[in-house]
Amino acid sequence: MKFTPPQLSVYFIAGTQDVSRPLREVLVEAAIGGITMFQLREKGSGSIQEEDKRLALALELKQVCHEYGIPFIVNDDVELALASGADGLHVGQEDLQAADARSKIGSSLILGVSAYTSEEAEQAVRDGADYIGVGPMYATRSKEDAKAVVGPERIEEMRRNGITIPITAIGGIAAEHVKTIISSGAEGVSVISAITAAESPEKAAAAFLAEIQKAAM
Ligand SMILES: Cc1ncsc1CCOP(=O)(O)O
Ligand SMILES: C=C1C=NC(C)=NC1=N
Ligand SMILES: [Mg+2]
Repeated sequence: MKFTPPQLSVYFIAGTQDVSRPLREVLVEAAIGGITMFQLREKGSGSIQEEDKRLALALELKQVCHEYGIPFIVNDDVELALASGADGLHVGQEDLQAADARSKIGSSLILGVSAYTSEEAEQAVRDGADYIGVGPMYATRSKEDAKAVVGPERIEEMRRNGITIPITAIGGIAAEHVKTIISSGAEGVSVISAITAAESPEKAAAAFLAEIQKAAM
């Protein structure tokens, strides 16, 4: 699936560790609500470690994504991305080097890279990233080793430094933050708990999409 920046608008990220019912159910509801991309991030305490179970989960969720016409991205695990036929891979600074990831997945898969500073952003561009994830924007409880909060100011700084690669903001984001984040220069927002912890993931996703559409006007 070809990468286009609008796919970054409402980027839902989750693993089984983030939900208390089948992740497939939550993903279907979020997709109905209007998410534009999904990342399977099966990581941290409570996540599935067995390779065969991870592959079965990835294949199940990829199928849902393709039923709703959205890209299916795998976090960190390049072997799982390739084995499951994912549309893309997202890597952090402490994971596989982005340049190595690009050479392993080839030119047609989407490559996302986490970038905390302008220097890391510039390196990600050189390494062939399609987009970068920047954060944490606000306090988050969904990533055990999150770095210090940088806020939307960090995105403004990257844009001031001439970084033009598509950016998704991440970390502690709620629907009411979208306007500020888009104004800072991001193409969209990445979200875990605002959707996984919502009474209705469908309504939560729809609220994010509505805020994105308002910010674009
Ligand atoms: C994966 C990741 N990277 C930076 S913060 C974060 C977690 C975001 O989760 P939430 O949207 O629940 O704060
Ligand atoms: C850490 C991350 C940062 N950004 C994105 C989009 N995904 C991640 N897993
Ligand atoms: Mg990572």
